[in-house]
Amino acid sequence: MLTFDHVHFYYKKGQPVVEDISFTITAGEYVAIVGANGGGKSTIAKLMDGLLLPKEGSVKFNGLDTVIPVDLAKIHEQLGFVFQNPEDQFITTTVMDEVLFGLENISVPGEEISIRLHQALQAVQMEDYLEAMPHQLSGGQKQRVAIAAIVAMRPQFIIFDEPTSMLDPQSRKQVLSIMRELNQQGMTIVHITHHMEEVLLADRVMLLHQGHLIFDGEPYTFFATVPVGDYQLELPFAVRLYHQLHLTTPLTANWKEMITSQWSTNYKI
Ligand SMILES: Nc1ncnc2c1ncn2[C@@H]1O[C@H](COP(=O)(O)OP(=O)(O)OP(=O)(O)O)[C@@H](O)[C@H]1O
Repeated sequence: MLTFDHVHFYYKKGQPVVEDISFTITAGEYVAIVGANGGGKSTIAKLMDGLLLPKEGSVKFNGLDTVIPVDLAKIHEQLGFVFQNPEDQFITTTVMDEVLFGLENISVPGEEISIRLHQALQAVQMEDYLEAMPHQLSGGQKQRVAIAAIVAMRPQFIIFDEPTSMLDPQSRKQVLSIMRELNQQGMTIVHITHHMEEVLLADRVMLLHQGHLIFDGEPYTFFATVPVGDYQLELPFAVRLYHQLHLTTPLTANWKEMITSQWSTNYKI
């Protein structure tokens, strides 16, 4: 469980970036975080991971506080972070070493290392690239290796900061389906995204705007009640189509199922 309790943050005093934000994410949830540029999404992700520390309030993961160094080390055993640009994450010269690096860092025993290495690369369909140089892979392959390096460490919780923004549609589909699969296996997912279609994969959506949490709830309620244009966002294609067809069914859970299944079919997720 991850808890933000009245969190405030600024980079420069007098210029708040996160203002009095509180929420709890429970185990197994898939949470999308959306908002216009500069809304504070990446800052929130870094506060979750302890890369940034709150100026006021607290961020706790399973009761461990990010401001306490021993707690933070324990948090990092359970919480992983996948960056927008996988190159920011790479530190070795082969795909195999990239995955092994994290495993050795957390002292996984020798016999288990090899099992985890192969399982993680198999999960992202990159097991044929053990000796490849990460920097020479395609954008989608790089992102999948970055995910494998995190998944191998078996965290309970992974934050993905715009993981598909640099990918072509095919690679995007692959990465989204890996994320969904990880969630179905029980991993908690936080997914920061600019693609409003991707919100339909989530159980819950948070809208951040100018450092405030404007909405926190189910995607179908979000699309039915929030004037997303006011926040420089667009409705997903399936929802716009629904409105254009002048469908009269009330926006209920059935509506959620309808657009989710339509989207899933379109994108074969
Ligand atoms: N290292 C930094 N130093 C100073 N200001 C920063 C720093 N990082 C971000 N900011 C500012 O904090 C605010 C929130 O930025 P943040 O990157 O969290 O937003 P975001 O919602 O992730 O934006 P984007 O969608 O563009 O990635 C912005 O005004 C940004 O300019």
